[in-house]
Amino acid sequence: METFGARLRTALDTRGPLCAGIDPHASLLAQWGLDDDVAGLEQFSYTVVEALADRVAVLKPQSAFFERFGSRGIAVLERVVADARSAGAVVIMDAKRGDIGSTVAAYADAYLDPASPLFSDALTASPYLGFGSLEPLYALAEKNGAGVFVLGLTSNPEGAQVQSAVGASGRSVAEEMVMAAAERNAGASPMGPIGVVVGGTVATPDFDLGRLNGPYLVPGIGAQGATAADVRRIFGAGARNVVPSSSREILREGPSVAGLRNAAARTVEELAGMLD
Ligand SMILES: O=C(O)c1cc(=O)[nH]c(=O)n1[C@@H]1O[C@H](COP(=O)(O)O)[C@@H](O)[C@H]1O
Repeated sequence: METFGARLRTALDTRGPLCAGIDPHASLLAQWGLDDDVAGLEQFSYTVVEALADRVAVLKPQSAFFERFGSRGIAVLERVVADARSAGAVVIMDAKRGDIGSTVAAYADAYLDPASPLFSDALTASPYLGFGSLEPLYALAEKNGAGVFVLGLTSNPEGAQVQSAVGASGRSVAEEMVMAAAERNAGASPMGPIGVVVGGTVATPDFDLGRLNGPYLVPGIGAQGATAADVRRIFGAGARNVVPSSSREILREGPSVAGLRNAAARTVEELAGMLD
């Protein structure tokens, strides 16, 4: 079985360093001339998959925008995940799940068990009930060649209140998360399955990001103001295993398939130039 780390590495090497988010905001549906209903959601999401799934390394559907429409929205999400994966994209389900371990086991079944209709290559998760509370996600991801991205330093300004708090160890909460993930990834090649989210908008961390041996998901490129230069500022020029992510800035270029493709290609070019 190919590991998540191997699959992601190949996707980044062959398609370039970009994750495109699929965030069907009501305002974007309106901008695309679509109604804010399930038919609009379908049209929007399938167009993004058609435009990008065969060329962008990673697609990241934001579950909330599908949950908004109840079970019919989830049905659209299921098809988005399946179609994107069969076109060769690595799919990160952005649902930021987190709970006590016994409940997290059910989230693991929902997203990281190949028998589930929502099975994805990876899932975003919140470790703020404790890194260890997500253990069932790590275990099932490892078993099934999938991955987990835990929140480290999120792109929103409120995140620092929790994530930059310094504990008894003298380390910030975010550093503890990176260390805990690094421990799980130790020895894996080309990288382990436990990734960390570090927004492109954050102040340069004062701890070593280089020890993770896993992927970093870097949202905030474009609409939230982060640039390719920020990715370089935070991770350094030679950084590998960095997955910069942009949603609205690319999605605004729809509904034209060519517009979406051009926006993604432009973004990849900028990012690849900065990471070389
Ligand atoms: O996990 C994420 O992707 C994420 C983490 C984070 O720290 N900040 C963040 O904006 N995101 C997600 O990235 C998407 C926003 O992308 P933009 O539309 O490019 O700003 C949303 O789906 C957010 O939930």
